[in-house]
Amino acid sequence: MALWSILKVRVRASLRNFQRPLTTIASRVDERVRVRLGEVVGSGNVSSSLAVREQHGRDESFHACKPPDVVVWPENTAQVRQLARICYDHSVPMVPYGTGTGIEGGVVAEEGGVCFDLSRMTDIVDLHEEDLDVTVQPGVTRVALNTHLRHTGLWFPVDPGADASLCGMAATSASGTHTTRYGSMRENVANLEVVLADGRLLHTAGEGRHTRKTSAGYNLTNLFVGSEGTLGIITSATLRLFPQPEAVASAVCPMPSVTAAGECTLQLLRSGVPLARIELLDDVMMDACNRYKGLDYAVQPTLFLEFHGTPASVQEQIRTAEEVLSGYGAGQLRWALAASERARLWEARHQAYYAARALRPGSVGYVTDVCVPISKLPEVITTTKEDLIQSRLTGPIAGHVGDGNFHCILAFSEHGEQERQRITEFCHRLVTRALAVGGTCTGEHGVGVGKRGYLLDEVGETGLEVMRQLKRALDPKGLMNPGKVV
Ligand SMILES: Cc1cc2c(cc1C)N(C[C@H](O)[C@H](O)[C@H](O)COP(=O)(O)OP(=O)(O)OC[C@H]1O[C@@H](n3cnc4c(N)ncnc43)[C@H](O)[C@@H]1O)c1[nH]c(=O)[nH]c(=O)c1N2
Ligand SMILES: CC(C)C(=O)C(=O)O
Ligand SMILES: [Mn+2]
Repeated sequence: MALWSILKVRVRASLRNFQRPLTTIASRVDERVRVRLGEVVGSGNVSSSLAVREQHGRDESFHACKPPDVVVWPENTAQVRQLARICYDHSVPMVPYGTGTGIEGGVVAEEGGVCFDLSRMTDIVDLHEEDLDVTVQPGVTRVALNTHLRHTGLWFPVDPGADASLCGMAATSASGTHTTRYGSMRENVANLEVVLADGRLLHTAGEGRHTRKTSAGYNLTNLFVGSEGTLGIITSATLRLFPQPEAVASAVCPMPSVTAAGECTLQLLRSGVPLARIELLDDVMMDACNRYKGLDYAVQPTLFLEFHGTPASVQEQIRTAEEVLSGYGAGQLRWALAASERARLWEARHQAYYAARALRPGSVGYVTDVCVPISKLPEVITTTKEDLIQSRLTGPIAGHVGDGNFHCILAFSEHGEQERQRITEFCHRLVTRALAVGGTCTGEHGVGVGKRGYLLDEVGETGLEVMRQLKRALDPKGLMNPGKVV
């Protein structure tokens, strides 16, 4: 059987395995429900216009748009609770929406229903500077929070390329270029306020609690981190903050090959240098970024590095890093020390997705997201690069290599069926390769609709069944973002 057919059979089988919860979902939001929703939020905060629904039925990925029946913009938690209760009573699906920058089709309304656009809940509720934490509503984005914090000497380091909502980032368990040093959303969320499917309000670590650690019972916070809107609607998140580093130095370092870059990364991590950032862009991605941003970096596999600390400790980190880099054939480091230069450098890295797509104007992007144990990174990234060449695919690579996580960004035309098939087969081989060495199909983008077929292989039958039991316990009618994750 051709790989394509095997894939289709596997995905179908995995979907069949999903046991529908107790009640059948209502396929449409009828007029009665629409009126009740409008009574809660007011007529300016509800829309059934096709343009608005289409805008909310897709994210930044290639996954096909499926619009919700209605979009609502609640302005506070009490409204979210009332809206959820109406949906629950009428068995209508609910899809939470942050900023729509997701990459795995998480906001696609698979079964229609009501999209909860949370962008009008923009309060930074509680800033505890002395405790290094803050509580934000779901419309607050990472850039908005850091702008607010600028004069406090604190910052929040998790930085996906997009200016995503912080609660959306919690919902997808997002990470970014600082994760090697500061952790991902998993490590940096201390508490969540969640509206459950039936309108009940849950504080995952207890109301008003914001400790650095807790042993009090099951870790409900981390159950909701990465739940992708399938267990409830996050209406606030309490996040850990960090002191802004006194000294910062960034550098761009050309490497002879992706293999050398991967091996060098491992050695840098083992050397104990507390790298704040270490990212790899391969030659194709460097070329794409140069073109997209008008830059003139060498078209070679390149490590982007950053060091944080006191001026003296940064100097020491740089000395050790330079010794390690020279052992792997690194070229001349190009330093960015001024804040504006550093911002330009990291902006280019954060825009890699759009730079890759710009190689083929009018294309859509298929992004892979495997993450492997760091010792396996050089081998997996090398084999993947060879596979891309053999498959005649252009798939620039951008990797959060300090975490063993990398992306191939495959820009393709929505009309090229054969190319799409080659891409699907390539992605399948890549995930299989990652799983075989103890890795995961998704390091940070989530399962959404794109990775559902791999969850069984990754977590096993018991793992998947326990996830489904949890889902049924919290969402017995199967109304929360149906068709995603499990
Ligand atoms: C250019 C670029 C670059 C990157 C990325 C995107 C783009 C366009 N991303 C992906 C994306 O930014 C990331 O997944 C965000 O966490 C998504 O946040 P949104 O607010 O946009 O969620 P969005 O609205 O897209 O929703 C995503 C999922 O979360 C759910 N959700 C959203 N808000 C919720 C809430 N309040 N309560 C419950 N569920 C909610 C949705 O239902 C959906 O399932 C990424 N990611 C990453 O981890 N690392 C990276 O490096 C990058 N880089
Ligand atoms: C490819 C995008 C989505 C990303 O995650 C990144 O640039 O790290
Ligand atoms: Mn990424």
